[in-house]
Amino acid sequence: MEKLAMEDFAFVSPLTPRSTGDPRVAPVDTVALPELQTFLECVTIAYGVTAAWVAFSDGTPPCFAAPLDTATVAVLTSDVALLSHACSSESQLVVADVTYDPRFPAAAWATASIGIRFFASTPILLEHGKRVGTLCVAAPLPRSLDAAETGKLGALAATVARIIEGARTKHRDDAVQTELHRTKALLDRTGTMAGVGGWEVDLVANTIFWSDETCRIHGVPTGYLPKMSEAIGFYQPHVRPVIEGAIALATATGERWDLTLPFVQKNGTQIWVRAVGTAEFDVGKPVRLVGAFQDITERHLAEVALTISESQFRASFEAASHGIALVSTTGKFLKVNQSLCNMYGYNEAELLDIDFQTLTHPDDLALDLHHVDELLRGAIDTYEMEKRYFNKDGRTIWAQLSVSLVRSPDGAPVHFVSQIQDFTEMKNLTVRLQTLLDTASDGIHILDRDGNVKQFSQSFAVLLGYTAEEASRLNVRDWDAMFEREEISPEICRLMTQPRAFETQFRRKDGVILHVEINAKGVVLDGIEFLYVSARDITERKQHERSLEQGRLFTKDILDSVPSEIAVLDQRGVIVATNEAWRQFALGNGGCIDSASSSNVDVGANYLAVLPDLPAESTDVDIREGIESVINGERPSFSCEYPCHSPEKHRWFLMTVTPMHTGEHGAVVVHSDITARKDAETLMYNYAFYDSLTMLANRRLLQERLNMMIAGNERDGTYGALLVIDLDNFKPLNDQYGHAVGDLLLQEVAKRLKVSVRQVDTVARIGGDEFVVALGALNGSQVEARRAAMVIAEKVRAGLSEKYNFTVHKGAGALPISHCCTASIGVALFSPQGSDQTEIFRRADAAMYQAKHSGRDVVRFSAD
Ligand SMILES: Nc1nc2c(ncn2[C@@H]2O[C@H](COP(=O)(O)OP(=O)(O)OP(=O)(O)O)[C@@H](O)[C@H]2O)c(=O)[nH]1
Repeated sequence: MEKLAMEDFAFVSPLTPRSTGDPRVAPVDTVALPELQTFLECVTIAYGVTAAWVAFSDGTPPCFAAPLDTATVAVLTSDVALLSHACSSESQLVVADVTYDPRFPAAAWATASIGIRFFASTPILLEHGKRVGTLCVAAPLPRSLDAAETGKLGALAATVARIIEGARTKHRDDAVQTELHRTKALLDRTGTMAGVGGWEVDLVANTIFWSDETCRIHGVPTGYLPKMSEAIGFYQPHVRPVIEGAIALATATGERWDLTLPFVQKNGTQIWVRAVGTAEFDVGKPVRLVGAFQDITERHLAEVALTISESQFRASFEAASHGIALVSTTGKFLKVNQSLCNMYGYNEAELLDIDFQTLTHPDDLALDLHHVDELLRGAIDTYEMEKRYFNKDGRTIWAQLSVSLVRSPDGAPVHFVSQIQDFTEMKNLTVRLQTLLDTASDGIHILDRDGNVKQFSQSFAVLLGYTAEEASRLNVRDWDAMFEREEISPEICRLMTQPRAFETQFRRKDGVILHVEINAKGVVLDGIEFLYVSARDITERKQHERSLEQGRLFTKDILDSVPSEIAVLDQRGVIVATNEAWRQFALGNGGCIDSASSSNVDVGANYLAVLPDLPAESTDVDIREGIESVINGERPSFSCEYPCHSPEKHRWFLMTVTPMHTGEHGAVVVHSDITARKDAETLMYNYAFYDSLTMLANRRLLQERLNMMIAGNERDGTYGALLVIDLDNFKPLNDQYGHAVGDLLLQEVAKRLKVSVRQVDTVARIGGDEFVVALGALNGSQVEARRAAMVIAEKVRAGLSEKYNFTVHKGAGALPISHCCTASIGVALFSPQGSDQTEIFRRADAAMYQAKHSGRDVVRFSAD
């Protein structure tokens, strides 16, 4: 028979051990079981016994639950053998008189003060056959039990069993409830702290229980009791089939569900929840659903983000066009992508077997390790450097290395993440570009949008006076001496889209300002805009230009101060420059150059085209031909004098043309006003060849003309004649009115002579009142010539004999004078056979004297 363990009797708690003086027994009261106590009291009355009690457990030590006083208990427990027998017996035990029962020879009860002689016991069995204890009765007198009484004793034991069972059940229920409450409170606290709620669905009662946290997650007050349909309604319509399917599966098969689902709280907020649940079965029938509920919105979103980020990292790691490696803190490759394998020429397994130091160019290793050390010490968070590696073939690879360090949460270095960009090709190109740049004499430099120098020629650094290392760190603001700092960025942007050449100023490192000619244009490299700038130092040229300009201004000042008109012609004869005098001359030519207005002798006009035809009197030289011959270098210079008379002024000019020796062919035309000189020359000429009083030819001119006439006669075979004319009775006029009046008469004589002869004839005054008329080419016949000469001589004589009338102004008055003055005229022919002037004069003089002697006022022909 299976016995209950001591802990099964916890329902009688509190167990109150009663001191018996015998350590072998531990009787307890049944105070905690009033129903049992009452029932046992009823048994003592009904059976007429002194005591009725229940011995619980297996009796080691025996445990009593009975309304017994301490003395009785002490007696009962003093005979352990009987009780042990009773408690171990599986059937009823009836001892009519213990005093005489051979099984209990040493029974102490009977002799005890209270005296127990009768004893009976029967096992107390629970429903399922487990023995819970033994029902015992005892009386002080011997007695027997009949069959009916014995059977009743079993029924009493069954009743006691039910009482005990009830007490046990109640006690267990109470304990379960207490534990449930305690557990629930603990769960609620834990759930709230952990953010996990619990729930339970009683499928039989169709009720739902939600923990506090579950209520909170749903957004309803704690203690809220939802209906089934309401609970499902918290899920969005498209999600409901999922949870409903999970429940259906769980209730059908017992399969647990664990789902992450979108969820809508009471206030409409959308969250993500983790719903875990399972079904409980009773005799194969689902009776309950229990589970947990958790708001995992943050974690879910983080997981989603992490998933995306991890997938992105994996994708970018593998698909990256540049090399990526995870490198241990000692330099060993831990993970490498395909691009890195391609770059180094090793396969993944080979790379994972070596470290980066092995592949690093020895010249770059120290710097790299220095950075690594800084990273590990935490002095820097990341570093970048340009470095060289060797690939498997031993070829040098130029790469841009970028390294960061991954640390564990406690800060310990875990591994490096290295990104390696192969720019060997670009480096080679750069080297070639640099070589090209360095051969450029101009300062070539390439700027980024911020004006930082990205590439430059050696000449650029030299131009600015910086070392190459210094130049590589320059910004355009460091050397520009033209723009305001804030103007530079907009200017760079403009130049990137609108290439331009312009002059600006640079400041050298030593502060010296350079004049620079810039040629700038935008270039796009790898999708990034740069500004390509070519800078040419034009400081010297500028200084030269300034000198030239000063020289030009100086020359201009000089030329403008020169009174001569100066113009510069180009190869075609176009006027390219003039001085101030020329411009004034052009403005005020006043009809001198009739066909040339001021505009067409100004700069831009072709001087050869607008050059006027000069008067025939001035020169027989072809001026255009003269100028062209100088321009063409056919003659060293050309000059001519020409009159340029305006209505107001009689003017003469000297044109001098000299070649231009600079640049292309050309000429400098200088006009000088030579009127004064010309006038002086005329005066001198007149003095030399003319009679100043009458402006008739003097003797010298007469002789020249006469020579020409004689030559002409010889050439033509004609005769000429010379008339010598001496006034008669002139002296009295002088004597009476003075020489001035005499002069008037002489001038009047000159006029009368001039009108008496042809233009080709010459009238001369060769003495005080002595005149000569030379008549050329009279006739080929001597006779005819003689007659013609005589006619003319007569005409002259008659003209001169006319009365001379003058008005002489003297003081305020005017004196009319009338004077009669005739002329004696001697005529001599000169033949085409050759004549001697002296001879001609001699003969004409002789004839004139004959006229004088003949009484004057007559004409006498030379007899020779
Ligand atoms: N007014 C003036 N008188 C002059 C000039 N030259 C000479 N005579 C004068 O001319 C005069 C010439 O003298 P004559 O020929 O003897 O005078 P005449 O009265 O004509 O005498 P006959 O010839 O004999 O008739 C002199 O009295 C000179 O002084 C001159 O330029 N002007």
